[in-house]
Amino acid sequence: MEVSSGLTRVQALAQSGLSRVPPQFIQFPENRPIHQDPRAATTSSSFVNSDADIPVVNLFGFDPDQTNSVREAIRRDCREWGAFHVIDHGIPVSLLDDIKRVGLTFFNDCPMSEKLRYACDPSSAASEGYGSRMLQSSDQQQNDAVQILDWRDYFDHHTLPLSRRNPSSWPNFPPDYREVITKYSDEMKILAQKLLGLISESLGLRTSCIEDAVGDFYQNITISYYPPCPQPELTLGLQSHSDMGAITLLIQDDVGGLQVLKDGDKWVTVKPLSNAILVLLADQTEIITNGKYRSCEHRAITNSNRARLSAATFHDPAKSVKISPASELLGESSPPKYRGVVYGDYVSSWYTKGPEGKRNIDALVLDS
Ligand SMILES: O=C(O)CCC(=O)C(=O)O
Ligand SMILES: [Fe+2]
Repeated sequence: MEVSSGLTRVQALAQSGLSRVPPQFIQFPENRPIHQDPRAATTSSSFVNSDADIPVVNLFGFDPDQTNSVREAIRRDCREWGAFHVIDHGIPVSLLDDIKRVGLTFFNDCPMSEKLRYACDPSSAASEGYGSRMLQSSDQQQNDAVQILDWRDYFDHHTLPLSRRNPSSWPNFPPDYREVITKYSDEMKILAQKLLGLISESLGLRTSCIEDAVGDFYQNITISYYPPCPQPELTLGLQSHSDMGAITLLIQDDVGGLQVLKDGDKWVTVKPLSNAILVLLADQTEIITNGKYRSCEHRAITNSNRARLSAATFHDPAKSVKISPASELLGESSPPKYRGVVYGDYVSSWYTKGPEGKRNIDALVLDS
């Protein structure tokens, strides 16, 4: 497959009118989504689909009079789900609409030749720009014979710290694209700080405990575009994983397709809730909280009718930061459950081995 060709993008592949997906996109049977009614489904996998609903936490605009009950709700949802919607979060609805609008305009209205001017560097992990997880060369095809590809294109923006933020490397179509991403980045940082504060307090920790452990945020915003797929029962938009960093804030359009894994065996679809923001706990928060809160495993499924768009904002430590369980949570009766890890090493292992659910964080668990 040629890197420079538009067909290295899933959107172009989908638009070429194919009725079956190329074999690289076909998931192993145990990883395929179950599209039937779960009560009627027979499946070779040990997972079932559940029609439970992800919890919703009203933040009451961070009104101090509501903090106790908000903290209590966050504590319960972090323990039971590692994920929850927040509403009355203080982010203007117009900004949530704007980021979806500029993302969709880029994917739908920019010619492929223009999009490819922003192509990310396929040889370096998490490079900024427009990409897809696609085969890059025949050599790699041989080495990665069993690599299965996501039915997704994306645009990854490096937004924080400011030294990494270079708006001229982002699209300028529509004309307010760069301004919207910049504003959204700043607002998401503030919300992530407030949420990590409440999450720390919900464990009886100092407000700044998790944020101090993470240090200055490395923030990336990834806009994902999932084209309609002719064989949704065989594919995934994004394979099952937990996010690597500390906390992810995600919004999606009204199509739906994000699923979170509950209790290790039930896939729960995150029904789109307008104007809500989904909070996903990521792996470093699991380590810092010594497993009191677990990161949320999630994936995206595809559908044959409508393209889907999401925007995920990741808040991660710098690569040089060492992450370990918070000392406040350790004692004679509560030993560390995770080995400390330099974040950059964690990221390298994630990209070398692949996420495969939560294998990377599981590798740090200490024997009890
Ligand atoms: O598209 C989605 O809803 C999920 C995106 C996601 O999980 C990711 O980019 O890490
Ligand atoms: Fe994710």
